[in-house]
Amino acid sequence: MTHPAQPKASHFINGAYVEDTAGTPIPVIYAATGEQIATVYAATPAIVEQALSTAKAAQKAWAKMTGTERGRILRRAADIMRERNHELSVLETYDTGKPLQETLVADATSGADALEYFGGLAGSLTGEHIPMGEDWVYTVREALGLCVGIGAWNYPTQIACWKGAPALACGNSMVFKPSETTPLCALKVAEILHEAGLPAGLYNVIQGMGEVGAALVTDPRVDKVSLTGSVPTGKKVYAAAAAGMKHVTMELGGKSPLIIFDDADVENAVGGAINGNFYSSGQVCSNGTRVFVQKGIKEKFLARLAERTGAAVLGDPQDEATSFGPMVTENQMNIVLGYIEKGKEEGARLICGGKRADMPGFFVEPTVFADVTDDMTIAREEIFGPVMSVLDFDTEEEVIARANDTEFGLSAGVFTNDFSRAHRVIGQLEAGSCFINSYNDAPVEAPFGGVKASGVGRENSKEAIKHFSQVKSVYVRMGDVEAAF
Ligand SMILES: NC(=O)C1=CN([C@@H]2O[C@H](COP(=O)(O)OP(=O)(O)OC[C@H]3O[C@@H](n4cnc5c(N)ncnc54)[C@H](O)[C@@H]3O)[C@@H](O)[C@H]2O)C=CC1
Repeated sequence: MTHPAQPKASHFINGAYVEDTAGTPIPVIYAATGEQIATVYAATPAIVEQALSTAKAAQKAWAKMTGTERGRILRRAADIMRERNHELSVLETYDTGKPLQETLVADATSGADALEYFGGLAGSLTGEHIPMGEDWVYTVREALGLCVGIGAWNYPTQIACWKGAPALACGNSMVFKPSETTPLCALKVAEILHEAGLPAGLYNVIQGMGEVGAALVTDPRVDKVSLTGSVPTGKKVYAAAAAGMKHVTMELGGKSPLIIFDDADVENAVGGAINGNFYSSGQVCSNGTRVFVQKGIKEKFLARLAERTGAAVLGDPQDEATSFGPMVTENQMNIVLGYIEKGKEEGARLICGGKRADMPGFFVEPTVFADVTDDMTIAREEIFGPVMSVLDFDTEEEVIARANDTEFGLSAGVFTNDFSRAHRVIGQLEAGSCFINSYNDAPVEAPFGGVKASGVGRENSKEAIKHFSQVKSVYVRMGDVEAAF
């Protein structure tokens, strides 16, 4: 019997599902059981061509509609997503293995927030009037044209919407390629957008591995590329986009610091460290995986952290009582287990977890290492799994220097009850998305993105509008033209 997660076809192009079984088959494996639940096929060159040519053809008429008309369609899509939240959350759980307890509140709902927010902004995208004496300049905020979105596997619905919503609000079209690991959810986003009235061709979804992504990025018809992925992929995609002088947004990896001072509220600091390391089984780019704890509070912090981590409920992700799911794939599980072994070998002190869970599926226990030093592999490399490194520190000056000693710069957090210190420290941390007495909040109203190797550009908020549009300026002369001859 066909599994309910099996989509009607692999691709969604020009307002309809499209299949081409000549492409490489991509199995969809449910991470909680290891069973294959669906198959899609990578886009063939003919599918890539259909996706690009229909998106290119549809864009001009879309950009000519008023922002209010475009926004109405996006807001209708947001309403449909909210009505279908349960069904979409179940699918997100099949796609990623993340527990339903999380997907019910963080995926389709976050996607709907983006559609609603950018739908609301679409009618307000105006230019400026710049007086020049008798003359004047006016500016027009114009669409970029055809945009490509490429997604990672940890938030397939959210990424499809965080890229699609601002692109469409600004009058662009989009071809979106989800990660080959989680190909299911973006198809639903496309289906819902079209049900809400989006004209055909404006949001196409095609499947495939890196080669399909590369074919999209290098196509001369494409004006902008927005990637969520790892730093090595980001470097390749950024270089390919630069060769065609295309706009980019790069949302890449991190190894973010979370700094806990002696005067912090211990329960809140432990809560922040849990949210910043174990949500989505640690598969979150902004995670605060280097937890710097001031020496005075260290043992108290570790004791409560171990107790509360012991309360994680591992189990069937479709059961709402489960609070901790598996790694997305067997491969990702093995990568994470490899890092845990490195941590043990290099002398970190294991506080809890530290192995594969004794159950079916790709579960790794939530793991905490203490006495981690800056040079250890687990403190330097992005693990993308539930492995928290706790490092000790003495002074504010010391911890700021150590927190910044990384190629990454996505996020950073500070827990302290001294608010002048909180702002002083955050002001010196090299990171794009920061938190004071909190961790990992990502509302659509706030800009999200990194500095240094963690990325270029920002998603969400009014900032995203700047990255999906460009400004035309028009000088208007009222008098005669003076010329030298
Ligand atoms: N900053 C952010 O917003 C986020 C960043 N990430 C990062 O994503 C990574 C995990 O996701 P993965 O899917 O493993 O990343 P990945 O870098 O392996 O793949 C990302 C996407 O790029 C595509 N791709 C690969 N090579 C390509 C090429 N040459 N040209 C065009 N496209 C290509 C893949 O098919 C996939 O769709 C982590 O490093 C994580 O930190 C994940 C979520 C959010």
